[in-house]
Amino acid sequence: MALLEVRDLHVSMGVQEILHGIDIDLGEGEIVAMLGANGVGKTTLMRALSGIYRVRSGTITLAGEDITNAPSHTIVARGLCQAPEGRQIFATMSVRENLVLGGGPQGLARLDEVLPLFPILGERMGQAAGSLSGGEQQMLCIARALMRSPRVLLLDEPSLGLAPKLVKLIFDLVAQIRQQGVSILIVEQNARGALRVADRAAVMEGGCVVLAGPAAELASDPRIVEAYLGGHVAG
Ligand SMILES: Nc1ncnc2c1ncn2[C@@H]1O[C@H](COP(=O)(O)OP(=O)(O)OP(=O)(O)O)[C@@H](O)[C@H]1O
Repeated sequence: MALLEVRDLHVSMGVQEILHGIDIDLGEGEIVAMLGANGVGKTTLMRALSGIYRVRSGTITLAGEDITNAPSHTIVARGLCQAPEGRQIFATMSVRENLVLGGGPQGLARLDEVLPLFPILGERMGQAAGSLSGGEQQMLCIARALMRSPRVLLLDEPSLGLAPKLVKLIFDLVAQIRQQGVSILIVEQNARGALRVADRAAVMEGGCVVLAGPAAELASDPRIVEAYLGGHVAG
């Protein structure tokens, strides 16, 4: 059994169904990427997994426990944490306050374990989070999610709006986080970056998974190369 199993997930907003039966398996220590253009339902999927959006039917199982439609705080306590799209950091609070808040009951105790991955944040602990650069804010968002020692980390478009150098840094960081034993489900429009670090990937279109397989295979699949990699096979 995979660490995170999603089966036939349907999510609706009012009368409109947004996700039409999504299946995902995320194994222990794996990185799985969900790729897709704007509006295909990537953020809706992340929010449903985190208990923010209600699941109409289907199941989400984490380490053998059914977490479908559980309250978000319960899902976090079970070990699934999200770095949301748009970062959602507390702009007027300091970097330290953002991290300690993210740590919940573990508070300060986790700082020494999380900060070595983010040396730049260590230098900016007293600075208002809103005054960080875009890349630093994204790091803070990811670091805050790690403060709860998740088994599964959900990353919603972590590379969005960042310069190429920072995009590489963020994907390198994703690989490092996995090395620490965290399993990662990442949704991305940046297929090249995501396929570089992922073990397996799936392509979403119109609320469905239309293609799935090992990341290396998808990176050389002509349909992916044409639609998502600008006509060049990922290097
Ligand atoms: N709260 C909501 N109420 C109504 N419709 C919604 C809501 N949230 C999402 N949707 C709709 O669901 C569809 C999928 O949106 P979603 O944000 O999940 O896509 P996405 O793949 O994450 O796109 P992007 O990359 O632009 O963030 C869109 O048509 C969107 O308008």
